[in-house]
Amino acid sequence: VVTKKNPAPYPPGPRGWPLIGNVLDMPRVNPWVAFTEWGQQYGDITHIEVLGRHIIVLNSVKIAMEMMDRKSTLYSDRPVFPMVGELVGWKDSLAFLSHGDQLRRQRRNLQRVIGSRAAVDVYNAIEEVETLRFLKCVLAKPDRLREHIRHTTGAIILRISHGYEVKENDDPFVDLADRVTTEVSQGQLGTFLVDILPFLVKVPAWFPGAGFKRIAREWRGALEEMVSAPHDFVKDQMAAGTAPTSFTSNLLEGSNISAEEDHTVKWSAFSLYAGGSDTTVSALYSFFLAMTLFPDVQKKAQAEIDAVVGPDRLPSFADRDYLPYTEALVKEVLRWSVVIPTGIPHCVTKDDIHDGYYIPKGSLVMPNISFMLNDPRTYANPSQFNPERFLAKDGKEPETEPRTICFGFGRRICPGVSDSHQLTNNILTFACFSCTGIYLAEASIWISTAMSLAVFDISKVIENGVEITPEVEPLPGGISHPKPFKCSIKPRSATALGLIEQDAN
Ligand code: HEM
Repeated sequence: VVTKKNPAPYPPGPRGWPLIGNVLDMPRVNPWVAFTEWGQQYGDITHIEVLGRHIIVLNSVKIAMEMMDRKSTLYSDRPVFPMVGELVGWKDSLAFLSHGDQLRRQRRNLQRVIGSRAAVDVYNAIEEVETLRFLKCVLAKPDRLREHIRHTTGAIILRISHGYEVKENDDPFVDLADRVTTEVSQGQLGTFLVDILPFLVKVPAWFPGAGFKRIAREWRGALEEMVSAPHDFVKDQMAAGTAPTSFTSNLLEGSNISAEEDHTVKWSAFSLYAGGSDTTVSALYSFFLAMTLFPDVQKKAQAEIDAVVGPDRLPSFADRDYLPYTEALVKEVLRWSVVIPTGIPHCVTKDDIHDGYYIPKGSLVMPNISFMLNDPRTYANPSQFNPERFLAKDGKEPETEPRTICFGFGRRICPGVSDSHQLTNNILTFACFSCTGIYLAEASIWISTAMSLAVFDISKVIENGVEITPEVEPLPGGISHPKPFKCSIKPRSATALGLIEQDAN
């Protein structure tokens, strides 16, 4: 038998067993913990093999950029996701698409809507109005913070994607989207055995152990509804001549839209929603957690906002360039509480040799973003919450911009950011982040941060005379959320109360 000899060694990693390889090493929950340990033990590029599939884990930003940004033509495909992609049906949404025409068309659609400052500026007014509504909801029911964050995030994206105005409470689309995005996050690659043993896809649903098929069927129903219902809503409104301008109505305008084009628009709009909602919710909830835990940081940001904005109005996007500490605070939230700890796996389209290691075609590449944002080589005292690290001071340069890391790499970088990241050296691109554009992914985080701090004091709750300190513990899932916590949120003053109670329109 002629065996093809590997042109170079695989990267190091935990030693597998005969026949089954590293099946038992593949972490099923919180994979970043094991990935970080591998990094410490074996180095920045590690390798495991699970039933013939090679998995490469990266624990260094530099290597992730050299591999996934610089060689993006090789490193930008997506693997097959047996559970959520195939069985549930996410394979048509942008984040799961393989190379091809659909991928190009959907990314182009998103780029048109959210990829430039001009495009995003159009949506700033929506974000400001919805965030004021958020302040009112928090004032009325502070103990339901998490729901308000979900509701507001949903309201902003649904207006952009489908021109849909959400209902004040229990909106059906927000609730559905919440369910669908939570489910996909719970189904991250590796959680279900079928991802590790893909032949199980063929097992009949009645077969013992095939419970994942029932779960997949339920999830699929909710997904189909979430993809189609808002799309049909826009089409009905367009037919009646009442559709407000939105991503979907813009793209559907004009006669004779082919069925294929209709499909692309429907799934691009869904991808916008699916990509932007749960992620933003996670970041905003983390912001409130950080403010509960770090009152000194909160006071500093409030002092800055008070000095620049004054007491008579709420901050707006126009103030952003004049609030460097608040900007640094948003960066620190994105670094400290990692939204997508191990990114979304990329798939390699051609054999490669990187840093002397063999990376075979078809390998999955997983950036351990969680470690990269906590790497002591990049960030001083990474466990400390310290926005000042992002401010130049006494001749010290700011530390690495976390947005060069937390939004992923190469051609699959989060389109909520900017495609220019992949075209140039991304350090340079991001140095201009705040001057060249405000992008959707963090515009709503910024405005919520600035407006909330302007009017609220966020602190620990006192129960029966005891101050409750929330635990910092992420819930499991591809998109990581802080474990639900209690905090006290009160208006800072009578003037602040007046600002919250002003008319939202
Ligand atoms: C704090 C907010 C966000 C974070 C941390 C985040 C992070 C990420 C990451 C790490 C990826 C994977 C990139 C890769 O494969 O290398 C990604 C992909 C994606 N994101 Fe975001 N994202 C955020 C907000 C958004 C928003 C607001 C939108 C939509 C407007 C969005 C839409 C998407 C989509 C559609 C993809 C898949 C792209 C593709 O596969 O080509 N995200 N995001």
